[in-house]
Amino acid sequence: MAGRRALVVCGPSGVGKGTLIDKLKSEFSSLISFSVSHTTRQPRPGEVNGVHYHFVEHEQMEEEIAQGKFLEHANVHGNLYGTSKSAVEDVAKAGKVCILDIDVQGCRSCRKAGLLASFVFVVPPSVEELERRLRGRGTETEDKILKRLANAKSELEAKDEPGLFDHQIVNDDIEKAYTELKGIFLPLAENVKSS
Ligand SMILES: Nc1ncnc2c1ncn2[C@@H]1O[C@H](COP(=O)(O)OP(=O)(O)OP(=O)(O)O)[C@@H](O)[C@H]1O
Repeated sequence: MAGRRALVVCGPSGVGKGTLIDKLKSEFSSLISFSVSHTTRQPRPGEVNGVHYHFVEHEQMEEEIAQGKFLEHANVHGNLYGTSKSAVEDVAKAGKVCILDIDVQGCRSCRKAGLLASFVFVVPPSVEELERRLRGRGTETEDKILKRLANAKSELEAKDEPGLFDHQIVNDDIEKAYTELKGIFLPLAENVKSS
């Protein structure tokens, strides 16, 4: 679609977003990048301002949010995190497609902010399969698995929300899902090249 230069990937935890994005990265490494988020938390040792995050003061970030400079933001345990419009724009200026792996709330916010992107929702073949994948990954405690599954149910309800997602990809067979994602990604790469 004309003007779209970013790719938003959404879907419940464990559905395979990271796996699909990694496949895009390995096939199109020179055409893809990620935006640098802002945060008001303190940098950890080794974290570089402008690389890992844009580290900013709370007051400054609140002001910029109020000025509409952010596509989305969240308050996590008292610290603000967010994606600025300019951080996403910087990626397009560097000639690459910006990939945003964000939750449903973030998608709503990006839509409202008018982000020019293709919004993709990755759907699990079933909730049972989602649970199998989450358990199979072995990265979460039982507590977290249950929380993610509960979240998944409400996230799945959002996939048909009018005007929110442009595409739904069922991640049953990974190669098939990846082919669909590639079909959405390639026109965006063309748009970045010609802008
Ligand atoms: N089509 C598929 N068939 C079977 N297993 C898959 C498929 N796609 C991904 N997986 C596996 O499911 C697990 C979850 O995938 P992944 O970590 O990519 O999910 P995610 O959506 O990025 O999750 P999170 O939002 O928690 O980061 C991984 O172990 C991955 O290898």
